[in-house]
This record gives sequence, C-alpha cells and structure tokens, in this order.
Amino acid sequence: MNDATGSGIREPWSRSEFEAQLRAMGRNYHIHHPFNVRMNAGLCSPAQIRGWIANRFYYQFIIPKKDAAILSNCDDRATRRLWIARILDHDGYGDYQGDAEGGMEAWTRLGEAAGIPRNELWSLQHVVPAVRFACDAYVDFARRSPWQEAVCSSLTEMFAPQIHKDRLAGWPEHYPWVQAPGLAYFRTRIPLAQRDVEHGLAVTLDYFTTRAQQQRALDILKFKLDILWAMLDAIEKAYPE
Ligand SMILES: O=C(O)c1cc(C(=O)O)c2c(n1)C(=O)C(=O)c1cc(C(=O)O)[nH]c1-2
Repeated sequence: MNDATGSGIREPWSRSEFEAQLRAMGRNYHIHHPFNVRMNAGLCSPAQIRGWIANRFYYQFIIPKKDAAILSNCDDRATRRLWIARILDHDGYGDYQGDAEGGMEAWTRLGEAAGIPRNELWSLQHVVPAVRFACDAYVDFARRSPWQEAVCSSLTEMFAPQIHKDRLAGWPEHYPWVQAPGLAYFRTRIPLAQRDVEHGLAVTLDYFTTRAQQQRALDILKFKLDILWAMLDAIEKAYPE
C-alpha cells in the first residue's frame, strides 16, 4: 500500500500506472471464456455459430442506443463531436452523408453468410433472456451514470482487436461454410476500436484522478467485462454441444 500521508488515503496511480491497471483487466475479457476458446479452436457446430451470431446481434442492436444515452448526458461539446461518430459507425450514415452502410448492416451480412436470413436476425427471435438482460444493463448504466463513467465502461474495446483478428485468422479454415465476405465486420472494427479506445482512455485518465476514483474505474470496467462474460454463459447454455 502506498499511503504517503499516513492518513489511510492512498496516493493516486500515475497516468501510466492507471492505464496499466485498466489494461490488466484484460485477464477477465470474454476472449478467455470457454465458449469463445472453443469457437476460436474451430470446435463449434453450425448451430452454435448461428446461435452466437444471432445473440451477439443484440449487442450490436443496443450499442447505438447506449452511445446516444452517453451523448444525451454529455455537457461537453468537444466530446459530443467525437462521440457521435460511434452511432454512425453502427447505424450507417443515411442519405445525408453518403449512405455508408454501417456495422449493423455488416453484422447482418455476417448472419446471411452463416445462413441466418435478415428478417430472422432482426426479429430478435433467437435472443435468449439473459443476453437481453445483460445488454440492457449496459444501456441502463449509460443512461443513469455520469457520461465519463459510461465512457469508461466502453473500454472493453481495448481488448477487442485481438478477438476480431482471431476470427479473421481462424474462421475461413474452421468454418468454411460461412461465406468469407461475411467476415468484413471483424475487419472494419479493428481500426475503429483502436480509434475509440484512444478517445475513451483519454477521457478516463483525465476524469478518474484520485485513487478511490481510479478504483471505481476498475470496478466499472469489471462490470462491463461481466456483461460480455454473462452473454457467453447464456449462449453456451442455449446451444449445447
Ligand atoms: O466481438 C467482440 O468481442 C466485441 C467486443 C466489444 C467490447 O469489448 O465491448 C465490442 C465489439 N465487439 C464491437 O464490435 C463493438 O462495436 C463494440 C462497441 C463497444 C462499446 O462498448 O461501445 N464494444 C464493442
């Protein structure tokens, strides 16, 4: 314990030590979940892959609502100008800005490439209750919390590039029945996640400055890691081997 004052109040971590503490939380990332490990090793059945795609779609479905909740709570114009890109990344741009299709469309293509018709995916009929509860908890947290805390909760994306790279590397060999163009979502997310993390980390390192606040940031990140973990627990149970 670093208690320089002798008062029981711990010194804050330096910026780089705080970042290292946040990054160390990657040990709890769903990349280590048994279902993901099996998926990555090529051991999932087509029904399990389809079940994962259809359920993970609900995460895609709530992300723009989560980001809109953060925007609605954010008083800082400079942050809003950057944050709004996240909504457009997922929803696409509409006719005004040139009609970029966005991540939800790319995920829909992934579903189609794996044999899930568009309407079936969007009907959410395959989404199991615990996946819905877990994702809804993320939106709820973003609605009720100071926007900087909600920004901090997005930092699981620090660990996402590797999980996307693993899928790009493994799926063509393990799951050749998933048509290759369907994997585009994973490719496009890598640079976007890196960009998002750069911004999210800057907000987090600036906002959580006392040791108690830094500890709170770690708790928030754990809460979000638990959401992703709980989703895979539920998917694993719904689609047994
Ligand atoms: O496939 C994954 O494992 C994974 C994880 C995460 C994440 O770590 O939160 C995101 C994504 N994908 C993703 O595609 C995405 O757009 C995304 C946005 C966010 C967020 O919290 O705002 N996380 C993630």
